[in-house]
Amino acid sequence: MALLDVRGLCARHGAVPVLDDVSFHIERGEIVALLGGNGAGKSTVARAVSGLHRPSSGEVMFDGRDITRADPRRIVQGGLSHVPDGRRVFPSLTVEENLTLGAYLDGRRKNVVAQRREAVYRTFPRLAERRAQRAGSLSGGEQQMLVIGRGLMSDPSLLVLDEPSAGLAPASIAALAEDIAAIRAAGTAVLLIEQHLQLALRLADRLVVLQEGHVILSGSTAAVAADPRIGRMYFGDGNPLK
Ligand SMILES: Nc1ncnc2c1ncn2[C@@H]1O[C@H](COP(=O)(O)OP(=O)(O)OP(=O)(O)O)[C@@H](O)[C@H]1O
Repeated sequence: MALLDVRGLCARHGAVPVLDDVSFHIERGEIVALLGGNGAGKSTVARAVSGLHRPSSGEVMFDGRDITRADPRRIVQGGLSHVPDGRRVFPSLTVEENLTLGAYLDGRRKNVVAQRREAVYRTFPRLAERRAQRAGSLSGGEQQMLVIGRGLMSDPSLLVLDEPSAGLAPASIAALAEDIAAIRAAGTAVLLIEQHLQLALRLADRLVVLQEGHVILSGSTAAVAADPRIGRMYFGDGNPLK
């Protein structure tokens, strides 16, 4: 049984159809990248699986349960954590306070929260060094680490990352790739929403490509990358792996 199984998802913003019959799945411990241009519907998929956007039809199954219309807090508690795009930290709070907020649903279990924080600090030693610093003073790459770390504070089995590389310098993107690989190595599956094709190719086991709300391609990273349609989408021509 897949960890996440999205079946025939349709969604609208008002009267405008945004997703049409979107289906894909993620196995435990897998990285699946969801690719597509601006406005293709990627963030709407992320919001629909995490309960923030109510689909007009279709189903979202997570860990064997139907979460299509579940309360977003229940979805987090069930093990699905969503790190939205925009890299929003609480700038006047410290790194540690920002992390603690990621476990607000477990707020009374102080020991559990402290253990999870230490686990995040092991994954992101830079955050440990800056734990008492105000989040607003961090670099863009560090703020990205912080929002991902905050997403890990609910101890998810699936982390949904919406455009984590957006606006980062190449060195920060390289560090981000290592961080995401480490998160997967620790057993957490990742739905990686990206416009950065090379990052997706490097990390993902499988790719799903959205265009105007439709899945136009999906399969193993090697198979999708070799499809001429993706070469045309990103490079005008050719195979991005060559
Ligand atoms: N709150 C909203 N109200 C109305 N339309 C919206 C809303 N949010 C998104 N849309 C529209 O829905 C479509 C899909 O948007 P979505 O943000 O899911 O795409 P995306 O692939 O994540 O794009 P981007 O990479 O630009 O964030 C777009 O045409 C967008 O303009």
